[in-house]
Amino acid sequence: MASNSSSYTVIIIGAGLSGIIAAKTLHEAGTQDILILEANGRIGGRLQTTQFAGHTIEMGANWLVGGGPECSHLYEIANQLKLKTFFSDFQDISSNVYMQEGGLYPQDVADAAFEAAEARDKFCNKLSNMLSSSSGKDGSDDNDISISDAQRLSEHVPTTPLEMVIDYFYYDYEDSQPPSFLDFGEETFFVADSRGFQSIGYYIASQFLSQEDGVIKDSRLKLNKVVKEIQYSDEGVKVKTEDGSIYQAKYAIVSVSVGVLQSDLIEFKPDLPQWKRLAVDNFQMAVFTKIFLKFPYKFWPSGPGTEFFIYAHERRGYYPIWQHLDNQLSGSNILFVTVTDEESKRIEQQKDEKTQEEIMQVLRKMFGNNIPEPEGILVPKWWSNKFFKGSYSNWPKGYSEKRYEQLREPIGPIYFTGEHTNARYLGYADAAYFAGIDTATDVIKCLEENCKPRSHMH
Ligand SMILES: Cc1cc2nc3c(=O)[nH]c(=O)nc-3n(C[C@H](O)[C@H](O)[C@H](O)COP(=O)(O)OP(=O)(O)OC[C@H]3O[C@@H](n4cnc5c(N)ncnc54)[C@H](O)[C@@H]3O)c2cc1C
Repeated sequence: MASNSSSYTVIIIGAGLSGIIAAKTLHEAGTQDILILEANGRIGGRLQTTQFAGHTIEMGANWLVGGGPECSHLYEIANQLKLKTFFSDFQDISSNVYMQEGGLYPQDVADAAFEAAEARDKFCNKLSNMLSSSSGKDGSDDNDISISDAQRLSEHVPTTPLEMVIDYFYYDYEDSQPPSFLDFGEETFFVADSRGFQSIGYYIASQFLSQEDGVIKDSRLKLNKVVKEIQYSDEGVKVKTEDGSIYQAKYAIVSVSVGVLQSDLIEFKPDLPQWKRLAVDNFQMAVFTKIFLKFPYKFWPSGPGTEFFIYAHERRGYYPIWQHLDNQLSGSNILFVTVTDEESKRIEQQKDEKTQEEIMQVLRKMFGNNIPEPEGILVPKWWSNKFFKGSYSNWPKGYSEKRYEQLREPIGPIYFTGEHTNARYLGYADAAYFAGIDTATDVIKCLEENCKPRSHMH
């Protein structure tokens, strides 16, 4: 490919955590001739801090994982930056489970339901471990089993509103974590700091991109550049953006979410091979939505053991998990409720006023008819946003190890990174962090060995 002024060694598409850390890794290894193209007007991607009702809140990633034998790098950075974090204590949650028509479940009833859920969870994990250890190494997926299948085998399928919401709390909300995650610990720390979770991304970026008055100003980072086409051959890549610019490089690192890869936002020329398309299309993008509400005054229980509360409804996942921010943002009178997947999608498609109405009906059931109307509502729309198409990836049932390798596999000069490419911490910001380093390391190795871009056909 002919070289011109817009020719680089590596173009990184996306300036989320994985793209930023990939660029930093390349820079520090001596490959400084790089270009980062980011569709949004800011870096950080799914680390997104915003102002709501005069307070700083997180639309995206909120929790850091810690307390284990190893310290996560992100947690370490947060400590270095002295970001304010708050231990999320779910210990007393069984005291705060509300019935569909109002009133709390008696403590012994809720405790018994939590104990049954714990036993079910143990059974399902045991079954899943047994099946995976007996599965062949050929990538066959015959022995994979979903949580709900395992529950059917355990003959304890959650059916009552109470059982369903606790089940939801275990799986949909907490997200079943792979056991390997335990090296960072099982404790979660909620970031509530005026600089926000996204300051971790800015901190990493500021270590290699130049700044003016604390603002990143480096010609190698271009914001508001929506990549629409990537042409590739053994010679390199030609990247086109929606504003008509064309950039060339030896390699591209694509860090967009698997949800974006599933959409037609970026056209690959030639088309990605069929095996790659299958690997991308069959992976899953989950949706996790925190809906924030600001009230003129507080009407929910406050004090130790009240931070998290649960609403049980016959419709599984209907405004189920609640958190007040009295500890983090004292006096803010902000509550948020978490919904996921199908409910998130439904809510994203309706007007926020309608969502507010539904939420107020739920809150009136829990706290009575005399509660005030909210002064503000914020409904993040991760699924409809064409630059994200969801919140984080999930390994679907039946998706084999072999297919996962194909998801990460480079195509010629195009390398793929992002949280979805790191199985160990899949979905978490930690996954994006390690994925960025790993992918850049692969590219560096290739540059050093002057290797021909790979273009396997599987
Ligand atoms: C609501 C929510 C809650 C979460 N909670 C947690 C949590 O508590 N703890 C945790 O560890 N993780 C959490 N996560 C996950 C975590 O935020 C992600 O795993 C991580 O930030 C992903 O980083 P990434 O670099 O892989 O992708 P991204 O952040 O998506 O970066 C990709 C970048 O590519 C850009 N882009 C997309 N299309 C184009 C294009 N065509 N051209 C140019 N640029 C493009 C995007 O704008 C984006 O900036 C949460 C995520 C969400 C959304």
